[in-house]
Amino acid sequence: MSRSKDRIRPGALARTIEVLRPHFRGSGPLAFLGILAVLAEVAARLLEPWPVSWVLDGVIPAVVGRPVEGGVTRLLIGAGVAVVLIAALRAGAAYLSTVAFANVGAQVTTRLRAHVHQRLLGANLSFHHRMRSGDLVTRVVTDVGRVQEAGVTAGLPMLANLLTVVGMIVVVLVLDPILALVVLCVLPLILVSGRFAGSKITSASREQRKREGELAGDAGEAFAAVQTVQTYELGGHLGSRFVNANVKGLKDGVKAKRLSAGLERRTDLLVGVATGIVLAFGGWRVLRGAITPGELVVFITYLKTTFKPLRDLAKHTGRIARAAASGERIADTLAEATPVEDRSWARPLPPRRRGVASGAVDLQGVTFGYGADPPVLEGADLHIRAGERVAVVGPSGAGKSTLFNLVLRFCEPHDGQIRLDGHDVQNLTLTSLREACAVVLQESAIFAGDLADNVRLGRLDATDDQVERALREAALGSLVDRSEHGIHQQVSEKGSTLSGGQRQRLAIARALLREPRLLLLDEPTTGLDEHNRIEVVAALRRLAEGRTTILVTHDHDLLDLADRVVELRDGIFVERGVPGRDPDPRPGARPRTSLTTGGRR
Ligand SMILES: Nc1ncnc2c1ncn2[C@@H]1O[C@H](COP(=O)(O)OP(=O)(O)OP(=O)(O)O)[C@@H](O)[C@H]1O
Repeated sequence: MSRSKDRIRPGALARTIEVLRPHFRGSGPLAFLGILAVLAEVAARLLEPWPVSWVLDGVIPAVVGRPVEGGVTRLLIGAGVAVVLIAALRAGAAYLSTVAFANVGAQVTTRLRAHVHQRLLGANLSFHHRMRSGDLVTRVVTDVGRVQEAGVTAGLPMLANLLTVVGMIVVVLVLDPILALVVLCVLPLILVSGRFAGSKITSASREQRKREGELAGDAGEAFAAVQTVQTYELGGHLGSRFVNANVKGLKDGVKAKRLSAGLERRTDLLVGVATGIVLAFGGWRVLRGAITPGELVVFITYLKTTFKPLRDLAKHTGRIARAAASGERIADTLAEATPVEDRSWARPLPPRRRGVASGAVDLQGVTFGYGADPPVLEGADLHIRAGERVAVVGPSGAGKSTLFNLVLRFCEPHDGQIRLDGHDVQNLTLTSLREACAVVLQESAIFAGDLADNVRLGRLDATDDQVERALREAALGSLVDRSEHGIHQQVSEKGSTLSGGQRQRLAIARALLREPRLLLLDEPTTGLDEHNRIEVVAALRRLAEGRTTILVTHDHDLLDLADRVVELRDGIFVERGVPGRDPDPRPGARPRTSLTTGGRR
């Protein structure tokens, strides 16, 4: 997603609006009310100078020659009342439009943020492997917030300002077309300057946002690995890298602000030129009787009021341009974070039959590789019967974890078929496929919250009793009993207050609760000390009892749990025999039986 720094991409605002558009649904009546209020405010702005004009044109003749009459007094009182009424209309309408649009902004942003968050959670894994989580967090939180802020604080005033400018142009054209045309000559200059600067501000803001995303990525990585950072004394090194990136981001931020300030001051200058022209040329038109002095005052007030929105337009252009850069990042995220979707003909996995073993896995001629890399699996065959426990061994990088990714459809084979209980996984709904499986990985994901909530991630509708039973079955009874809060005791983020073995057993409890038909274990005992390892192996033994299990491990005690061992090597599976019975089921030993029908040799 790297982009040239100075390239101006005109579509940023259009893409932002396109991203926001679907989320306006449901806020229509409120937005309509807001627009009505804006129109009322614009009408009040247009009416504002007229009482002054009435007073001037009514009073000047009286001052010049004739004594003050009752008519003039009534005019003065009427003008005073009109000023108050117009001010009240303007204040009421402005309040209403601000509140209405603030609500619309909040509703739209909430929907957009939820949509982006959901999309990211469901995005294909290759997207997540490419992106940094810190950067994604800034997109969901800060970029969406910036679009909202600009929409409410700049988009709404800009709409009111544009409508006011149009209304005033119509009125001054009626009052004195010649004078109006002189003033209108300045308008295009202001608009051209605004458009030109707007593109540059978007470009600088885009860079700034990109750097902020990188900063968040760096900081997120460093905080996540704080123990390593401190062990290796990397604080100073990472700190100076962070400062450098921070300074670059700030420079882009200052550039965007400088461009905004330049645009505002250029607009000021052009407004001054236009006012000078009107004062001189308009006075001459009054002397020639083309307009009254009151109309000249209306003209000059309008000019001031017309150009005030234009000056604000310059200020808001900067904000909107910065928001457009954020909107563009959101649009990029939505475009790239494509979900793995169900086929149109996908069906849920049929329920298991009572008392009949399930979870049979069949790989037939499966070929798969990442991107343009050489295939990891090439024409691989593997047949696992329902209820069978199979250990998969092989050298590092052979593709053992990739096998799990294929079964769970995080990636799709280029060739061949994978079946679960006889159903091609490509034809199953993702939800039903993944509901049928449970995984225990080398590093288990633990979330900040309570123990029960963490276990319940295995089955959201599980009762407290079921959760506690699963915890005890996973040998976490002593953990439950050590706190007066039992299963509701707090667990810190990433489970850092638990031992490695407790974290793994918590994941096992989660898997137990799920009652999966297929269990996938990926090096679940790696990195544990002997005591923890023995406890985890015992808990896994209970979990895998009578359940179809694919087990990736180098742990000899865990290998014993398997009914047979296959080795993944050079893209194919090779039978290695039965642990404890066959003489040499270790990886790398000569194959007893080949299960392959093809592949690299
Ligand atoms: N997301 C990815 N993008 C590109 N290549 C990948 C990706 N994931 C894995 N690979 C590559 O695919 C190959 C198989 O990786 P995999 O993680 O499946 O191996 P493994 O057998 O589980 O290794 P280990 O025993 O070390 O965990 C490796 O060469 C790896 O570099």
